[in-house]
Amino acid sequence: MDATNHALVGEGVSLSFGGIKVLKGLDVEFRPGEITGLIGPNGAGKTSLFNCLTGAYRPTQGSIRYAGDPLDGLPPARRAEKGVVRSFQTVALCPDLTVVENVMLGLARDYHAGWLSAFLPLPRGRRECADMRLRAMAALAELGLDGVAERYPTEVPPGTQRLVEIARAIAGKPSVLLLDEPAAGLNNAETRDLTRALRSLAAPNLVMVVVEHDMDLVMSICDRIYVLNFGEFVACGPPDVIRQDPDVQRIYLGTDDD
Ligand SMILES: Nc1ncnc2c1ncn2[C@@H]1O[C@H](COP(=O)(O)OP(=O)(O)OP(=O)(O)O)[C@@H](O)[C@H]1O
Repeated sequence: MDATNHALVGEGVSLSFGGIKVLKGLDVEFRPGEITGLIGPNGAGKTSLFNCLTGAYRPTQGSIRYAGDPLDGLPPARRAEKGVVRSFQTVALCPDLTVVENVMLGLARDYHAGWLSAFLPLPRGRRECADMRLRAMAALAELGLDGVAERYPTEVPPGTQRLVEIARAIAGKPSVLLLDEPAAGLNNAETRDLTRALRSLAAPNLVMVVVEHDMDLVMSICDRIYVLNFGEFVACGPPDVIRQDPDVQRIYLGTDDD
């Protein structure tokens, strides 16, 4: 795979709220086969950039492309059709559906009869339902969750719920997986499980982007890290380089008054 051709690329991405520039002409490249971290202090612009990538926000200026195709103006659902999917910072599982049914929701767009009719007693619906269930089970197995497939979300711990969300995001075999603070609210053991699970998902044809405050997680899974501060990148490189970067140290030691 040509990493340049299948990258998620932002060029000159700017975003303003009421005249205040929160992203200042960012050039960024997220490559397949890599896990790329997006870090920075509170208010740096991480979520804003993430939302521009998902389509939740429209950049004031600049362009976002995947595999050379512009994504500008496409809402999140259309981006998902192109294989650009995201996970959410707060767990958003449907409590009345089992774990496997929640993961099946992530596949609905691939089926012509639609998710609801897949549950109706019609031949086509039954076939689609069986196929969806197989694919959902495969995604759960990839994350070691097949044992909780028939449980309800409230019956499993928060760390498992977070992994179920990720299973829902990967069930449709995305090309780009955008993870918004996947470790938020998890304890140390759950974060360790998550770290292992994310590492195991890395694949040559998958672009993975992780916005995260947990530095241990970011440093241990990312191949490259972009560091944002006040809407601008102050550093980009592999974890070892980022750890030693004087600007990054200054920002994280809290002596940055600019
Ligand atoms: N919808 C909005 N309206 C106005 N200002 C916003 C909006 N969303 C974000 N901002 C501002 O944009 C700046 C960047 O915010 P953003 O949430 O992107 O930062 P962040 O790096 O994700 O921070 P955190 O780590 O605290 O989530 C902040 O000054 C924030 O107040």
